[in-house]
Amino acid sequence: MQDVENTALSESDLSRSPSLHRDDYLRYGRQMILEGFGLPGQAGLQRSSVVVVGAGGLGCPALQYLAASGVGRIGIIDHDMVELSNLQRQILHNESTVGVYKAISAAQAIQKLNSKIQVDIITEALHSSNAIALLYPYNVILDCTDNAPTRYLLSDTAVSLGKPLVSGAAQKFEGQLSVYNFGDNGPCYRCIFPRPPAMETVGTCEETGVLGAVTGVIGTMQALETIRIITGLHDGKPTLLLYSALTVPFFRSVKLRSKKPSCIACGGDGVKNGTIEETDYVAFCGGVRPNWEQKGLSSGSPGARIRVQELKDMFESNTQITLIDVRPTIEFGICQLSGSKNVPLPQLLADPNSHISDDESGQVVIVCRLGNDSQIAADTFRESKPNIVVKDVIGGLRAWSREIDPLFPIY
Ligand SMILES: Nc1ncnc2c1ncn2[C@@H]1O[C@H](COP(=O)(O)OP(=O)(O)OP(=O)(O)O)[C@@H](O)[C@H]1O
Ligand SMILES: [Zn+2]
Repeated sequence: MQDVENTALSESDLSRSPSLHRDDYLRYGRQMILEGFGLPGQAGLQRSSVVVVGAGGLGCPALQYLAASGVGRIGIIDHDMVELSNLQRQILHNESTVGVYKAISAAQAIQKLNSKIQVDIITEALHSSNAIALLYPYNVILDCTDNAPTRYLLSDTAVSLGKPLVSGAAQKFEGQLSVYNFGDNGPCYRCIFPRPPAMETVGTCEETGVLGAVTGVIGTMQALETIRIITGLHDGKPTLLLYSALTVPFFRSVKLRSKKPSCIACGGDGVKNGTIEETDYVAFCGGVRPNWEQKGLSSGSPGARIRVQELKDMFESNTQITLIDVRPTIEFGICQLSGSKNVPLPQLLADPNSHISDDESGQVVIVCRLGNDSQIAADTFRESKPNIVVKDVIGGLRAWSREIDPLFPIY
């Protein structure tokens, strides 16, 4: 990665005499003729640098519009690789880049769209010890990630570096958008959300689902806010935009208050680089480990959990089991293991006793999609029926499909 001066865009940057190539007038002419944009706007974009953290559902559309609009330098940070289940919304990736780092796949796509711009590829996860160094070279930071620890880390780093943070989120049919640490006394993410959300109220797209076009709407708006900031078209009024694809009017916006003097990040003396490095953002967020920290970890009490191979062995040896699938009914209808019965988790938690009898002669095995809800269900059963052997399946049906039956149609 190239090391450049830390430059927040200033008035003089925008008014410096522009040096566009002849072709650029043709290429960007449709936006250059806009009132308030003009040649200075285009030259400002060309001189600016932007970093997109997360090249997933939000990052892809954001990157696409930033590259097309002529932002001179774009950094892409993502440690993850493209999977088939990403293609429904992560529109810069394609079938031939499954298995490739998302940062590389996205960079290839945007360089095809605009070969004139500089693209920096960073295939490592952003964490507290590298955030300052990785984000330092850029004028604007885009949060296109999907987990609370990274959101707080990005906000603190943006405050520490004095850069605007364009933050997006999308889940199910809904999305949110806000610009933090910008404008006259604009708040940071911590000013608005001083405490992380309760663990049980958050989930990734993998857990809750998301309509691809919803991430398209929010990611595109993140690009738009970034372009407004760079070109001086942003009024700097702190706002939280709420989008719901199923409710008219689709957009609502809430005026945000200014920076909080008591905020531990942007109030008082503010956050220090050293503080960021020492902070355990995952612990602060109640241990909601992002996917990249979960990989390879095993959880649950020893012996209480079984691997998919053990479940297969049970099937083959005709061991007597009661197999309970705790996914929502709509998901059970998509696919299920033969012989399993569906008891959605909320129903089970509401009344665990009515779903297994006291004289259950065999073992009870709980399964879900990824192996998280099944742990909760198994613990609940153990409490209510301590005499019955209850196990749950590590990695759930996803692991069954990956390790035992590749034809099992997991989503
Ligand atoms: N700390 C981080 N550093 C770099 N990239 C991150 C970090 N946290 C999250 N991301 C990336 O942000 C992106 C979020 O996008 P999105 O939720 O659409 O993708 P996903 O995690 O692949 O989806 P799914 O939840 O369906 O598996 C992911 O590509 C993820 O790797
Ligand atoms: Zn703050």
